[in-house]
Amino acid sequence: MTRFTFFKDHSGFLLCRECGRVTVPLSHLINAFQSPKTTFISLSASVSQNHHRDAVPEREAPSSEAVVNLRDLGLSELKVGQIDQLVDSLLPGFCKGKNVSSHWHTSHVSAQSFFENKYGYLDMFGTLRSSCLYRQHSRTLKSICSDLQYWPVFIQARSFKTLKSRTRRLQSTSERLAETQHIAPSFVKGFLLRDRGTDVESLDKLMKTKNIPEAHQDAFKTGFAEGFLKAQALTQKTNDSLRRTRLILFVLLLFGIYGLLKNPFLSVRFRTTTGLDSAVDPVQMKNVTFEHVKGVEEAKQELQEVVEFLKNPQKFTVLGGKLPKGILLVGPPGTGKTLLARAVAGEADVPFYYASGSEFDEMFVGVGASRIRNLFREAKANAPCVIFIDELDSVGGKRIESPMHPYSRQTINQLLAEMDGFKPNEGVIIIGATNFPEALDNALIRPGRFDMQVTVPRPDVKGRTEILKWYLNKIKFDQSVDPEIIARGTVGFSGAELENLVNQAALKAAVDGKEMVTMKELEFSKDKILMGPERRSVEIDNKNKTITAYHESGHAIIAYYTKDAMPINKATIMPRGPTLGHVSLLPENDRWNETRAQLLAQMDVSMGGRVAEELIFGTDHITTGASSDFDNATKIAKRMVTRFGMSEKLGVMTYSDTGKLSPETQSAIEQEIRILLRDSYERAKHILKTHAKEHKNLAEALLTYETLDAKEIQIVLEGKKLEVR
Ligand SMILES: Nc1ncnc2c1ncn2[C@@H]1O[C@H](COP(=O)(O)OP(=O)(O)OP(=O)(O)O)[C@@H](O)[C@H]1O
Ligand SMILES: [Zn+2]
Repeated sequence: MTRFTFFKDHSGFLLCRECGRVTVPLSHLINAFQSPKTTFISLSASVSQNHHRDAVPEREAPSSEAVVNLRDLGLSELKVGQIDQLVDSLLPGFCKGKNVSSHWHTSHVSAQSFFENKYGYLDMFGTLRSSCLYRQHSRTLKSICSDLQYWPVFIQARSFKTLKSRTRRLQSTSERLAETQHIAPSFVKGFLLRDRGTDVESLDKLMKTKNIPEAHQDAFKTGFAEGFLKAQALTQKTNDSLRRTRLILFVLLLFGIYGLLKNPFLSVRFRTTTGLDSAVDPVQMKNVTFEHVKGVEEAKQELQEVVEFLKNPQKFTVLGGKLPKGILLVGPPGTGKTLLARAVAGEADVPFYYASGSEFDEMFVGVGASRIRNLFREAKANAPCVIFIDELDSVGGKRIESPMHPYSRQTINQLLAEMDGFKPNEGVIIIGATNFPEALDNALIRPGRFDMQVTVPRPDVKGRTEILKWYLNKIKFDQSVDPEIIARGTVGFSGAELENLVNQAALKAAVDGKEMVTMKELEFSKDKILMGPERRSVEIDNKNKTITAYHESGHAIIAYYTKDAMPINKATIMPRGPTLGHVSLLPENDRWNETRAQLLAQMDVSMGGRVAEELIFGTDHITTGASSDFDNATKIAKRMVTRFGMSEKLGVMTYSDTGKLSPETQSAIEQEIRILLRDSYERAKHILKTHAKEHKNLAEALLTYETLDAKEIQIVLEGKKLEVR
């Protein structure tokens, strides 16, 4: 008798134990026997599962298993009798039992056993084997068991499978089969037997609990097997459709990303959210030229040749001249470095790439470096162009791999590599800006990188006047406005601060309901920027107001009657910021140098406040209001002695670190400073005593009018009456 021994591979195919070859899905086989319409006809014809489904739609779980041609599988040669034999040995009593109408087509009962198999396929054929064959047909059992001893066990791990790989998988399964047979038969045996035991128990238990009569147990088992196989087919189908859905979703995702990248508007958003290649979109700077940058003539001149180069790179290549790759703009904040860089691009009419150094400063490895790479790649593709890196110190600073910036070194290296990576005449100019050139990594400022430095200083009085005029022209202002006076009073203001000053004045005029900006608004906003906002709401009692008025006019009188003091601009007793009042002095020009007499005059003016308090109210009523005046005077005196060589006793020598000096020298310095301050105090006292009348008049005028400008102060001091405002 031909003995057919099969076991089931996880894919539902039968493997022939004798030849190790694939035969046919067990489910097909069972279905073929089970379905009245396809019984035996299917042996010679190819059985289409679809056809099959049409035949018994109400019973069949929809299945997508491949069409199996029995001829292809080498089964067409089987005679009907052989098939009977096969089935008989496989499912004894099945053919006979078929006459008994069976309602076990779908097994819902065997959920427990099914679950065991569904999650492992560990020994699913074992379920059939043990329960169907073992109990009822001991003879067949014997023959099967002798084979069982050598059956390998496939401990099935679930993985992602495709239909295509089936054949290959089956092949390799049979290969593995051959291998395992020789390797570990005893292990396999033990394993198998143990497994079989548990399965027998579970199905037995089930049949007992359900009180299945002996006669129906066959049908029960067949139904169980059938139900399981159908469920398996369903699982397979679900897996397939899941795979298909995943594939479709993946393709859709790819299309989506592609679309986002292609759409310029969305791409910006996308980039900013991923943060990987931000700041690679150039801006055309046609509307910004050198005309827009005021008060930095030298810087503009130096950058002019860069503009020429960008306009016509070939011209420079022909002559063999090499232009710097990188230009470093150095200067305090708000002096117009960004504006200058934009103007370079605007003048040459080339794309402008803006990036801020802090954008590259990332906590995550590689992000900063990749942004640099993207920036340079884009720029090179669009040469000639300008790359501007603001706050260069925050990417190219010296602090290497601090815990806060673990990957800064990597970013600097990427920047250096990119700068080295293109030729000087390629047409890409990198402009970096920094407030702290000392903080830059040395590698960045060596030749071939940022090798040209352009200083962008705070504007001088001429520059400030130009900037003020430029921004005044953008608003409505009165003809009486003299930008130069404001410029003189705004020493140390940057371009950005001057722009802000004009803007604040315009806002103030609007709030006050004026049609034009006048000097008053400009002065107001200057004081606001310098000293903070007015504190009109502060209630200051008359006594304090009077003290303040005498204190401030004390300063004003000294300034007015001291030859080398700066001209007075304004005096006020309006509280502003931390001050109760102030006198502002206006240098005729920016002072590049100061004489000894000028320094002494400044000290005297500072002393004026306290001297006035002492003279008018007496030593017991002097106030704390003079502390900043003394700070100022002491600072000047100390510098005269230790830095400017202006003390006869200590000579022309500088004393930088006074803490390290000998005690004698230290006390000598202190002595000299004290003498300077005392002398200054005495001079101030002398002037105030001499001009006591003017002092009183000015204080009273201040009490009346609160604020007096230079002209009004002069009128009061000349003893004339002020026009009622
Ligand atoms: N010299 C100037 N002429 C005209 N406007 C100026 C000048 N300097 C500054 N501004 C104005 O101030 C604004 C800010 O200046 P900008 O951003 O160029 O300064 P920056 O030196 O780059 O400052 P930071 O170092 O803080 O980046 C400019 O947009 C411009 O409106
Ligand atoms: Zn004072």
